Amino acid sequence: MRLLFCVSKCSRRMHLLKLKAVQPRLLWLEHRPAAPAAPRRRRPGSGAKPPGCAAPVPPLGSVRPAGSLAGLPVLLSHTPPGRPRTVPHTPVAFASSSSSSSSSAPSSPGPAEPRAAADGDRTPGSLPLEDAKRILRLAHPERWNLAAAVGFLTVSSAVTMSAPFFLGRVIDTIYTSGTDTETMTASLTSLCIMLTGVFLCGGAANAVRLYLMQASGQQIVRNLRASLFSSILSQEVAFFDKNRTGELINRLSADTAVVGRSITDNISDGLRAVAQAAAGVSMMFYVSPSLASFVLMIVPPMTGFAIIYGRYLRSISKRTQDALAQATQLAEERLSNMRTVRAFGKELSEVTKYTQKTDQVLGLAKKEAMMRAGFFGVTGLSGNLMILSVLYKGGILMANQHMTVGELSSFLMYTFWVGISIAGLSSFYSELMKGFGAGARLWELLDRTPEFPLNEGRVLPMDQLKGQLEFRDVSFAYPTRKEALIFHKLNLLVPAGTIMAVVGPSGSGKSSLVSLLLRLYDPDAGLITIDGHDIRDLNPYWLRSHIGTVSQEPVLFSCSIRDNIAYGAVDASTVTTEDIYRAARVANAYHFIQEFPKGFDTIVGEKGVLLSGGQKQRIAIARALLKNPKILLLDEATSALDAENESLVQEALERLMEGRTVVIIAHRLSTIKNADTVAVLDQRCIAECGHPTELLGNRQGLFRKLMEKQAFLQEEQQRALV
Ligand SMILES: Nc1ncnc2c1ncn2[C@@H]1O[C@H](COP(=O)(O)OP(=O)(O)OP(=O)(O)O)[C@@H](O)[C@H]1O
Repeated sequence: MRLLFCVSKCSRRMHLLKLKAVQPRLLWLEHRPAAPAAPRRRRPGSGAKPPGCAAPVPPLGSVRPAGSLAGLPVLLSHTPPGRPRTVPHTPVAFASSSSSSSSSAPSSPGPAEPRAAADGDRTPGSLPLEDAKRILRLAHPERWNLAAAVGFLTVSSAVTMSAPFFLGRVIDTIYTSGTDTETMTASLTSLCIMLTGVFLCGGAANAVRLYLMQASGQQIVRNLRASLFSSILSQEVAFFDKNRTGELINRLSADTAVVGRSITDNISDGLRAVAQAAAGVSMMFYVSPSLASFVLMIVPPMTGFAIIYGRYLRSISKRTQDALAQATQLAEERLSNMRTVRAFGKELSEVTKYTQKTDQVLGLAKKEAMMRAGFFGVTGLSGNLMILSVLYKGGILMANQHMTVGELSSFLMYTFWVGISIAGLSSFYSELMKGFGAGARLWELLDRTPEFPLNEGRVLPMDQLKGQLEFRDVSFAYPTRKEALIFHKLNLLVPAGTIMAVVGPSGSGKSSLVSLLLRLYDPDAGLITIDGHDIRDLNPYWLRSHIGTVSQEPVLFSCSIRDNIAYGAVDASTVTTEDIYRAARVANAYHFIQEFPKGFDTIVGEKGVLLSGGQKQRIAIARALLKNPKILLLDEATSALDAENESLVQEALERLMEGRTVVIIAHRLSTIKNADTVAVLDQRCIAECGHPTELLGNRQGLFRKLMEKQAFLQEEQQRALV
C-alpha cells in the first residue's frame, strides 16, 4: 500500500518535458500585398480648401489649446502619458502610482481599457463555460498527443485500481490456506510474479502518459504566448498609450504560466483523479454495495462545498493577477528608467511604493491561503471519516460473515484511493479556477481587434510612388486626450522630392505631424495623402516600408550595432556586411564603431544605454539610410551631434535627401538652412510657410522670432560654458 502511494506521489512530481523550439510565426508580419481596395469615402470637409503651404492665421485673441500647453515637462501625471519617448537623456515621466488608486482597492482594474471592458461583461460567480471552451480550444492542436496520453492513463489507472483487488486475493489466499504452507507459498509466488509484471506495465504507461501530457501542455503554453505577443504587437499605437508595458508583460509571462499550469499538470492529474475515482467507486460497489452506499453519502455535500470554494478562488485569482500586474508595471517602469530614479535619489521611496504593491498581492494571497487551508482541512477530515466509517461498518459486516477479511482489505484500499483521487480532484478544480481567472485577462487581449489594420490596403506600384505629401484640413486630438485638439484644419503641401522644415514652439505638434504621416494615429477630420492617395486606403506596412525615420531620441535595441543598423532594412536577411559598413560611413558612424574592441559586434545595452547620445543618433541615421526610403522624416536628427560631427552628418544627409521627399523637424537654423520650404506650426495649424530666407526677412514673423530666440539661447549656453 505504502509502495503504491509512493509511486503515485513520485509520478506526479516527474517533470519530463521537451519543448519544441519553434519560433513564433507572426502571420501578420508577413508582407502580403493586398488586392487594391476600393477608395475610401472622403470625409466631409475634405477638399473644401485648396491645398497649400500656408493656412490662414487664427484670429487674434483665439484661445490657445490646452494641448499646446501640455507639451511642458510633466513629471507625475495622473493618466499614463504613454509617449513613445523613453531615453535616459530625456525627462522621464512616470505613470503616477496614484492613478491606479489601488491601495484601497486591490481589485481595481486600473486604467487599462480592455480589462475594464471585460470586467463589465463578466460576473465573478457565473459558470465559466466560455472559459472552459476556450481552454479546450487551446488544447485542440495537441489532441492526438493528448488522446494517446489518455490511452496510457487508462492503462496505468486500470493497473493501479486492480491492485487492491488482487492484494485482497493475496490476503484471502494467506488466510484460507490454513497450515498448508507449501500450497500457500506456491499460490503466493505466482500471484506476486503476475502482479509484478502488471505493476511494471502500469509504471511504464504512467511515465509515457506524464511525458505526453507535459510536452503537449508546454506546446499549448508556447502557442498561447506566441498568439498573445502577436496580438499585442498588432494593436494600434493608441493602445500602447493606454496600456502600461509592465501590465502587458505580466499577462504575457505570469498569466500565460497560470493558464498553462491549469492545462498541463492539472489536466493530467485531473483526468487521472477522475479515472481512479470512477474505477475506485465501481470497485467499492463490486466488493460491497451496501458498504459503498454508506461510505459515499459524504460525496454530495463535499461537491457543493468544492463548487463554492472554486468560485471564490476564481475571483480571488483574477484579483491577485491584477495586483501582481500593477507591481510588475511599477518595477518595470522604474528599473528601465533607473538613471532617473538614481538622479532624483528616489530609491527608498520607490522601494516603499513597490512594497505597498506587493503587500496588496500578499493580502490577497493570504486570503487565498486561508480559503485553501479550510478547504483542504475539510477534505482531509472527510477522507479520514470515510476510512473510519469503512472500518466501523465493514467490521460489523465481517463479524456477520457478510465479508471476508480480504474483501474488507480491498475495500479499505479502494476507499484510500477514492479519497486520494477526490483530494486530487479538488486540487484540479482549484487550479482550473485559477486558470479561468488568469485566462479571462488573456482572452481580452487575444480578442481585441486593432483599430486599424497592419497589413491590409492598397499597395502602389513602385514607379508610381513619387512622395508628394499633403495634409488637407486635418484636425486631430490624441485618443487619450480627446479634449485637447492638436491640429485644427491644418493644411500643408510637401511637393515630391523637396525638403520641408517644420518649426514651432515646443508642444505645437511637430512630432505629432510625423506620427500622423507614419499613420500611427488617424486624423479625426480631413485627409493626409501621398501622391493624392488617402493614406488610410494604403497598406500601413507597405507605407512604413517607404518612410525612413530618425527620431529626436533614437531608441536602439539591446543587440549588436550590426543588428541595430540591419533593423532598418525591409528584409534584414538580404543585408550584406558591406551594406551596413556603407550606411555607417555615410552616417559618419564607421570610425567610432571600429574603435570599439568588438567593432560592429559591440552590444549597445538596453535602449542603447552603453552609447553616447551622438553615437546613438548616428547609428539611427545609418539604420534609416539602409532602408533607402522614398520619404524621410527627420526629427531634429542632428541635435545630439557636436559641431564637427553635425556638419559631416549634414553633408551625408544632403546626399541622402537627393530625390526624396524630406520633412525635418528642427529648432536650429543650421539644420533647416538647406530646406526648400519652412512651415511654422502654431495655434494648431500652419502659421507661416515659405522659403527660409523669405521668412527670415519678415521681422514681425513668427519664424524670425523663433530663430532669434534660438540664437540667443545658443549664445547664452556658449557663454555659460566659457
Ligand atoms: N501620445 C500622446 N498622447 C497624448 N498627448 C500627446 C501624445 N504625444 C504628444 N502629446 C501632446 O501633443 C502635443 C504636441 O506634442 P508634440 O510632441 O507633437 O509637440 P512638439 O512640437 O514635437 O514638441 P517638442 O518640440 O517639445 O518636441 C503636446 O501637448 C503633447 O503633450
